[in-house]
Amino acid sequence: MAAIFRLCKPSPLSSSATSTAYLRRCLLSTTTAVSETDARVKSPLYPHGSTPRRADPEGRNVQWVFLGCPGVGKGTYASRLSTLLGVPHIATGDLVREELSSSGALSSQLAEIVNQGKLVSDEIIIRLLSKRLEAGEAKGETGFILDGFPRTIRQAEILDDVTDIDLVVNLKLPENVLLEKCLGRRICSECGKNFNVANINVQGENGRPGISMAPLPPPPQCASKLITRSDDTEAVVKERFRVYNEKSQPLEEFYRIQGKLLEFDLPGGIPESWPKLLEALNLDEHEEKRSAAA
Ligand SMILES: Nc1ncnc2c1ncn2[C@@H]1O[C@H](COP(=O)(O)OP(=O)(O)O)[C@@H](O)[C@H]1O
Repeated sequence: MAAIFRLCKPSPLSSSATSTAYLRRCLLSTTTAVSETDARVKSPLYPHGSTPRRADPEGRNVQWVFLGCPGVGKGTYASRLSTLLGVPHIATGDLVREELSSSGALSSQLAEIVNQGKLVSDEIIIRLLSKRLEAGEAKGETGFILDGFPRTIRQAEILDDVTDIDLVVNLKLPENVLLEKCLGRRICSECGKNFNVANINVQGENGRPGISMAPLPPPPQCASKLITRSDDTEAVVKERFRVYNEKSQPLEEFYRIQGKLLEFDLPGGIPESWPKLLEALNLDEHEEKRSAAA
């Protein structure tokens, strides 16, 4: 695990700026090149080098990616780690939902795609991500934890073309648990925090331990403002699993070959999983020091 820690370079107190504006320009220029150049679209292994890579500042903050099926808890753990490491948690699903709730021209186009459980086009998602990176740059953000991006090999290649990803955390849970979690998910329409009404108790199979997860109830101020995501219906969740297995699961092998993949089987809910995840990331001492200093 120490090797992973060295790989991740977590330096939350680093002040050196990661140029996300530069990353934004590279992302945009790469995606334009991909959509305009047929040969590159057809060949997933188009040559690197046509887009200038972002210079990697000394001691920059972490650049991590979270992979995992819908409902696995990418948002929960990415958000906790972002607080711990002092980097922004950027979830492309949140960017899509923000756009959906606006009256922008994209909104109705996106609603149709999302409510069918399909993926938004690479061009649109990169445009949204680039805008978010630029806004972060203006606020002085450095590093990132990406949640929900990349979701296709093409997105991963575009990202690899423009910057270095240090670590990819692949969160895993059995599919029957994931379904219960998605159907139990509730969101506060005011603060945007996620809660869950499901009380999960799944027996272990084939020698694997069972999984129990207590509900995650909202605090009183959110209780009357809970909404369910329009894509968290059983039919749409199952379609999202199918799309994940087809388009996103190949990313595991993509990053495994690069030696960046950390597989993590969640043992249960947050109380059991969080300390174990910190241990797997070699960040347990980091959190102890931080808690002691608080
Ligand atoms: N990187 C991406 N590429 C394409 N579509 C995306 C991407 N990220 C999010 N989306 C769209 O936003 C929806 C919601 O994303 P997210 O909140 O990450 O959901 P999930 O719970 O399925 O992981 C997805 O079903 C998809 O339509």
